[in-house]
Amino acid sequence: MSIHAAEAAKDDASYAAQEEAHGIEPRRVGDVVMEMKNITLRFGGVTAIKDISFDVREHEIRAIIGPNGAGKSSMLNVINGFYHPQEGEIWFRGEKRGPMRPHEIAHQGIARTFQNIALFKGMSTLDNIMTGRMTLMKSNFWQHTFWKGGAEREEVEHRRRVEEIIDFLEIQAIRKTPVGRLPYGLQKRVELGRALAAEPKLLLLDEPMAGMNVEEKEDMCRFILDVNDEFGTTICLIEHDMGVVMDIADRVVVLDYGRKIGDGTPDEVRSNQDVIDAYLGVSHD
Ligand SMILES: Nc1ncnc2c1ncn2[C@@H]1O[C@H](COP(=O)(O)OP(=O)(O)OP(=O)(O)O)[C@@H](O)[C@H]1O
Repeated sequence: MSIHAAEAAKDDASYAAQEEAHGIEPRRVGDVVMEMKNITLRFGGVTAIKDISFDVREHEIRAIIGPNGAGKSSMLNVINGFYHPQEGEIWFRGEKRGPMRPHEIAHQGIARTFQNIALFKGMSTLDNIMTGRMTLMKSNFWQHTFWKGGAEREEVEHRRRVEEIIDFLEIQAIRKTPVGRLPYGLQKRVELGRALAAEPKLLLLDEPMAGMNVEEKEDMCRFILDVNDEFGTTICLIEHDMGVVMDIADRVVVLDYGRKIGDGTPDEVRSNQDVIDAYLGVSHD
């Protein structure tokens, strides 16, 4: 058995043990779907990410945490192709990824939400979520003109999937409302809907609870867990709210000053002295 396979088997055993201890059904966490290997990202003289490696396994909820400026957003931006690291390799679904632009990465099945909501404020909830289907649309302007029947059938199917998402996220009442008029928490939910509309294999969530009140956070947690559970979507999220992260993540990677200082289950990370120091602001020599 290779070292990698042995470590994976060990992880499997620890997942199973934790679940058994809590009397819950085993989760379907599977093989490695994404692997970041020795990633280094610099902006001029600033090293935002320094030689970081971690993996994401199928069906898991993987969190990236760390104090301000730790490199979390930079890492998410590397995963979805906004930033290109100077060093390191990214492997997705068994293949090494070359330099790609965000839309190509979206076509590979990676969707994301943003820290500052990025919706079309004047458009309705339904139309915003529909934009998430763009990467899946086969017909273009010419096909709409000359292949009317097929294009219409495709459109009906897209609308059906969007309506399913609207039901799933319990936002039927606001389906026609321009999103700019919605409270913050609901806008975040619509953004999640738009990302889900792309039927991602890997869903990246950039601070999904930021700026939310307690009730909105509880709702968002429930939807993230349901997406993971019911759709089997693999999720990688950045979040400042430690309580939320520890509650919903299967594994957590901790960054500080662009370096990885912890990686493991919430319990392992919670008891890691480097992580405790980083969050208490212990100075670095
Ligand atoms: N586009 C950029 N140009 C120059 N420096 C950048 C850029 N983006 C990030 N940085 C720097 O890289 C480092 C990591 O920033 P990053 O935003 O990734 O951290 P973060 O953990 O997401 O922080 P926060 O929690 O405050 O959002 C910081 O020193 C930041 O100033």
